[in-house]
Amino acid sequence: MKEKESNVLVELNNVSKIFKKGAWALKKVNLKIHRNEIVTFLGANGSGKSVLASIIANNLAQTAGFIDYYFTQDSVFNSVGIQFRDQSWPSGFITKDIIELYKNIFLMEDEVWIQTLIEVFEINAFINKPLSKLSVVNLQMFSLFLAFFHKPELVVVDEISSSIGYNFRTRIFEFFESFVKNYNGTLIIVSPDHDFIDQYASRVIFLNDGHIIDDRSIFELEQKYLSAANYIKKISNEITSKIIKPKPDPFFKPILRDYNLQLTGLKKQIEKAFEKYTFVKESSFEIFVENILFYFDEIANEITELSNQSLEKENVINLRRLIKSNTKRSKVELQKIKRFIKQNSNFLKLKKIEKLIKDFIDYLNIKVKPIFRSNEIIFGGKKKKLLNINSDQTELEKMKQKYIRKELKIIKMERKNYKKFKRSLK
Ligand SMILES: Nc1ncnc2c1ncn2[C@@H]1O[C@H](COP(=O)(O)OP(=O)(O)OP(=O)(O)O)[C@@H](O)[C@H]1O
Repeated sequence: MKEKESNVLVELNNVSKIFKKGAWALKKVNLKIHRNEIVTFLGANGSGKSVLASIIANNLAQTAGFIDYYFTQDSVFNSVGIQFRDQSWPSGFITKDIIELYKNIFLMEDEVWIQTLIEVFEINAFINKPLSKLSVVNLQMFSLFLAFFHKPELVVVDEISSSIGYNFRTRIFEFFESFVKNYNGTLIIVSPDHDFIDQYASRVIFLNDGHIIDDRSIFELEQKYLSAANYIKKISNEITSKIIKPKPDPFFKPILRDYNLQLTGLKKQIEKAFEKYTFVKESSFEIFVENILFYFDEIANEITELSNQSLEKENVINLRRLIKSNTKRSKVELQKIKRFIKQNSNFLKLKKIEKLIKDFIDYLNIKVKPIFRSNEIIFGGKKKKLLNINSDQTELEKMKQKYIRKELKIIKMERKNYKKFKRSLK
């Protein structure tokens, strides 16, 4: 573990990106990139891959959260190379002029390295041509060439054209591999093709709607999914099935209902206090509270998501992990709140919020966590052993049916009450 930690090259903590038009492109991403990894970012269009890659490459500022770089030299500019997707050069620049310019900017004197890059990316084919006249593929090759030019420690590749020939591609991919193995490099590649993942990648990170929804080594990928193509298909199917099945499973409805009731209650009280004590606005206190609410919301989302999947052991284990880690994170934020109140006496008026949050954490620990304890679900006072994937689920189905019936009763009662209420208004 220690060994791995000391190998961290970039670390992201709670990194979010919100664009001006309100697009929340990245949602509190926590991620560690280790030295010598070949990391691939996967996900549908608009899932946040390029934004995450640009933020890691220090080419785009995050809206919130922190990034720590552990490069061997101080300058991030010198340590990162980025291949831009959009390539446009003003007219009048010849390829070789820009190479000369880069030599001066980075004081690059390693001619052998430059020659290697020229050969890998076939730069000689257009070295005397104006950049504004280059084809899309040639521009992309030049952009890759420039990304590696100054022998950075980390290279971020946003796109590799699928229209280049097999041999050329293989040469580039082998160069990537040698960059990692022989030059102590680290690579992040956005949406590479399946073959690349199978043959060269060491890790896959799958994004959906600004969240990292899966992060695994290529070894784990092969063990579970056999190939990248299969993995992408399965994960994408899981995402779509959740989208087209938005109704929560009745088994989880009471759990969800209770959780949301508690959370809404907490939020209302916080909102009221914040309205009363306007000095809270934009204080660290507000941020700590917002972070905690985010962790609580995340649990609500996960319970909702779980209720849209089958009740499988693996899904429940994930939820359990999330509850555990978010309770821990909330406690850390709560400690910060305590310290903050101690140091800022006017916030003593908000001591009540500290208590409310503490109570909610207790609720998580005492009521919510035990429902998903170990390999059994305890709900309504009954224990039920969780089933492994594909095993016989009839027992569980029966139990679910029982809850559906209960739920229907509640709905009927609610309807009755509503009708009564309407009549009383007449
Ligand atoms: N400059 C910008 N201004 C506003 N919204 C943006 C901007 N750049 C990205 N976004 C939004 O952020 C979200 C994530 O975009 P991003 O480009 O990271 O997606 P992606 O996963 O790389 O998709 P693709 O595979 O299509 O490139 C999208 O909703 C996108 O519309």
